[in-house]
Amino acid sequence: MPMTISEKLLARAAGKQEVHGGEIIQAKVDKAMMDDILGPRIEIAEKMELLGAKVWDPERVTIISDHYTPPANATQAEIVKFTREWACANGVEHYYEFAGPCHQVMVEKGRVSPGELVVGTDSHTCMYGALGAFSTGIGSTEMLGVLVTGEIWLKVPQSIRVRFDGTLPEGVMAKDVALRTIGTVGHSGATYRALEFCGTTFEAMPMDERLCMTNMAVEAGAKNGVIACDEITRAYLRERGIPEGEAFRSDPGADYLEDLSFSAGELAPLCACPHEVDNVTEIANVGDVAIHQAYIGSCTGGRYHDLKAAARLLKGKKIAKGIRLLVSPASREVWEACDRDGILTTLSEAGATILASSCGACLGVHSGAIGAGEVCVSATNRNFIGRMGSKYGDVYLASPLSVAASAVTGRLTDPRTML
Ligand SMILES: CC(C)[C@H](C(=O)O)[C@@H](O)C(=O)O
Ligand code: SF4
Repeated sequence: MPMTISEKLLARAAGKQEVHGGEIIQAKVDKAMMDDILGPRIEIAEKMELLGAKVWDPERVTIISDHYTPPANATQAEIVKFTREWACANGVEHYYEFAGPCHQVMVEKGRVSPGELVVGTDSHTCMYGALGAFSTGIGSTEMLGVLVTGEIWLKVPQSIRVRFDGTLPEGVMAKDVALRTIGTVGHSGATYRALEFCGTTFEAMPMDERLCMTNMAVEAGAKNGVIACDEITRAYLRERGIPEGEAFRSDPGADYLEDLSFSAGELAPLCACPHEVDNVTEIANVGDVAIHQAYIGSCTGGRYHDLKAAARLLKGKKIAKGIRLLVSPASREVWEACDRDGILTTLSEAGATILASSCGACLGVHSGAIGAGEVCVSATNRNFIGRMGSKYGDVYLASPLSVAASAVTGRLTDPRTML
C-alpha cells in the first residue's frame, strides 16, 4: 500500500517494508539529543547509575547547554556544570555550550541527516523534519530507555497534508505561514499527527524558513513536521559537509487524515495574540497595541534569514524611544555570519541590544524577561501566560519583520507599511 513520508521514515526505523498510521512499532533511534533542563536529567542520571547502565552509543548522542547559558545565577551555573560533567563522564563528545539553542545547533553541526529517526528531550525537536528526518520530542523516562537501549516504541502518526502554493507577498515570512497553519488547525488540532508541508511555496522556501515551519509543528500538537528533501536540502547539507542520508517522498495515493490547502498570495503579516499560539489574526486588524519589548531570537526566529530581514527593514531607522529591541542570534555560527555581513552593526545602529545565542528570553529565564503589564512582540513560538517573564505580561508572536517594524513605531505594526 502507498505510504506517506512519515510512514516511510518510521518503516525504515522499524526495519519493516511498510507501516501505516495507528500501528505501534519498535524503532531504532539514529540520534538522541538532550538539553540542559536539569530536573528530569538528574532523574536520568540517577536511574542510569542505579542500573549500572552505559549510554548505548555515545557517538549518536548530542548534549547541549542552551536554556541556562550564560548562567544568570548559581542555580543555573550548577545545572550547566552538571550537564557538562555528565556528558564528559558518559563519553558524549558531542557536547555544546554557548553554541546556541539546541535545535539550531543540531542541524548546523550535522547531527541530523535525511531519513533518520531523531529524538530529543525538548518539544521543538520536531524541527529537524525540515531536513527530511522524522524527529520528535520525548520525555525523560523515554530518553532513559533510549540512552540504555538505543530503541523506542512509537505509534505511527497519521498525516495531515498542509499545502501552500504560490509566492509569499512582500513582508510575509515563514512565521506567518506557520501562524496561519496553527490558527487553522488549532493548538491541539494535530495532536499525535504528522504535519507534512508541501506545495510550491515550500519548494521555494530557503532552509532557514523551512526550519521555522517544522519547529512550530508541535504548536499545533503535532508529533512531527516534515518537508521532503530536495535540492535546497541537499545544498544545505553539502555546505556543511553533512551526510546526505536517505531521501523519502510520499507515494501518490498515500492515505492522509486531512488535506489543507492555502494560497500563499492571500497571506498577510499575522500575529498570535495573548495567551494562545492559535489566537491568530492579521496585524492590520489587531488595533492599537503599544509594546515595551521586541525580541528576535530563538530556534524559531533567530536565524541568518531572520536577522537579515530585520536589518533590511531597520537600515537607517531608529527604534522608538523607550522600547527595548533584543536580538539573540540562533547560534554562534549565525552570530558570526551576521557579524561578518554587517547585520549586527545595522541592528545595533538602529538601537538593538545584541545578546548571547541562548534560549534566555524565549522562556523568560534570563536575558530579557518582561515585567507585569509589559507587552513583548516576539519572533519565538510560545505566548502562554508567564512564558517570557511576568504572568501579568503579554506576548504577541510575529515574524522577525513584524517585530522589527513594531520596534520602530513602539506599537504592533504591519511591516508592509515600512517596506
Ligand atoms: C524547557 C524545555 C523542556 C522546553 C521544551 O521542551 O520546549 C523549552 O525549550 C520550551 O521552548 O518551552
Ligand atoms: S523554543 Fe525557546 S526555549 Fe525552547 S529550545 Fe527553542 S529557543 Fe530554547
